[in-house]
Amino acid sequence: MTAKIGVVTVSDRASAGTYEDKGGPAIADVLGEILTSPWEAVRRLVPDNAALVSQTLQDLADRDGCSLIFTTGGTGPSPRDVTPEATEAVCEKMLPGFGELMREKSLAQVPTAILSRQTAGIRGKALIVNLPGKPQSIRLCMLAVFPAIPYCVDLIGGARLETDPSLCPAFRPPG
Ligand SMILES: Nc1ncnc2c1ncn2[C@@H]1O[C@H](COP(=O)(O)OP(=O)(O)OP(=O)(O)O)[C@@H](O)[C@H]1O
Ligand SMILES: Nc1nc2c(c(=O)[nH]1)N[C@H]1C(S)=C(S)[C@@H](COP(=O)(O)O)O[C@H]1N2
Repeated sequence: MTAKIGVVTVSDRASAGTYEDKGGPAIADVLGEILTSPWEAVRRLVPDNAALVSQTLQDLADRDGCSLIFTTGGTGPSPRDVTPEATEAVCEKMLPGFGELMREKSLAQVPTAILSRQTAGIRGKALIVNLPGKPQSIRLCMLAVFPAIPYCVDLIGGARLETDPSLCPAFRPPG
């Protein structure tokens, strides 16, 4: 079964065409590196508007059947940054460990990593994971948390994901 993976860029300026979106393509590139099982990206580009972000996540999970959704952008402290709130609004359960680990790895590179409120949560059979907006943060954050993602998606009844063990070994507890 081909896994559907939502890739959502949340950015006023990228969605207005002020600059080219580099975040969405960066997420797709890392998925291409990590995943060895069949997958297909469902791409969205939206402004920093909480209702629009929530609706986009809801559609990707409920209508498009995505097992996994990554967002990039809108996790900081600025007034327009609302991605974590928009994520929490549509999730049944939050998984704060994802944000904790990504911030820890990012802090080794940049002190402003503590400004990201990135989190993760479950909606139905979809795991939603927030990434910061800086395109250079994406690979580091995805590689940090990906080992736990296939098992999490198994537990919620999503698609089976297989990873390249030399780059990112998926951990599925024995038994
Ligand atoms: N999707 C993106 N594509 C390319 N560059 C980005 C993207 N998102 C952020 N950046 C870069 O990271 C910088 C800092 O990110 P910042 O959080 O201010 O962006 P943002 O949330 O997308 O802002 P805005 O919503 O106003 O466009 C931006 O000035 C831009 O250079
Ligand atoms: N790995 C990594 N994490 C990072 C950064 C970065 O450059 N690299 N930038 C930080 C900064 S400056 C901000 S403001 C927050 C939130 O960014 P966002 O609003 O674009 O999501 O992410 C932080 N996390």
